[in-house]
Amino acid sequence: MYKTRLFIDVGNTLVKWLFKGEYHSALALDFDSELLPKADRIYAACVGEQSLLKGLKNTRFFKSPAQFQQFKSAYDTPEDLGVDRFLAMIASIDQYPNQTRLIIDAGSALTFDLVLAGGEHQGGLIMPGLGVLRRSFTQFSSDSKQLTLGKNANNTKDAWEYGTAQMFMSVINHQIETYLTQYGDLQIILTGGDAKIIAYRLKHTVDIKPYLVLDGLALYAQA
Ligand SMILES: Nc1ncnc2c1ncn2[C@@H]1O[C@H](COP(=O)(O)OP(=O)(O)OP(=O)(O)O)[C@@H](O)[C@H]1O
Ligand SMILES: CC(C)(CO)[C@@H](O)C(=O)NCCC(=O)O
Ligand SMILES: [K+]
Repeated sequence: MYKTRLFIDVGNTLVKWLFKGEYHSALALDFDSELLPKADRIYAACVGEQSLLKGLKNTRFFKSPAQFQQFKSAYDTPEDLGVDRFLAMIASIDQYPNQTRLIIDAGSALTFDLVLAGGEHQGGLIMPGLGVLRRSFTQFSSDSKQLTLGKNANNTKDAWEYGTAQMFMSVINHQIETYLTQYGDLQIILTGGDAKIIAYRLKHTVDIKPYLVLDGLALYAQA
């Protein structure tokens, strides 16, 4: 008998799910498990608030393993690696075989992970995401999603907005350059809620995969 399967990615800002081939999302703040469809089996990847999924039955939670198929973790303590990062990496191995991949997740946090053609994770970086960065200085706190570059401001609001835009985009472009120098040709894959607004300000072409973590979850649950 065919069993329905529901895949859930709980981040710090958004809860995303995959059901019958369709992707959905809701703000973690507004999320209620009543929003989810009924399924025979539920698979969850949670780096956010686990209590959001309380009350769900038949739910399996995953953590990052040391190894999975080609993937080999770079972490000294593999289960400390965010499961969303692990799942994004195995999805990238599946979707971009035999190439060095750089995965940039621009979500609540900004993460970089490098995976060699053979599946060896080279480690990564965690930085504040755009929202965290813009809220990091209480007096100037801003929820703006504008990314204005190459301009100097003549008022405080714009100075913070342009400054944080410059900081955020500079570091992403800089990391890409650094990895290209170190590893040569790279497949760059961009995911996370801010992927789209970043992509066209990058100096390199990238593939945007908003649901890479859910794709990885579906793969991992199948194995
Ligand atoms: N509908 C939306 N509601 C809120 N934020 C959104 C929305 N769409 C895009 N975003 C942006 O996406 C970012 C969150 O990204 P993402 O969806 O990757 O979060 P997350 O998975 O919860 O984060 P993380 O995995 O880093 O905890 C926010 O900073 C916000 O700018
Ligand atoms: C870095 C985040 C917040 C990105 O979603 C998540 O992957 C996480 O909480 N990771 C645990 C720490 C680590 O990956 O080393
Ligand atoms: K994420």
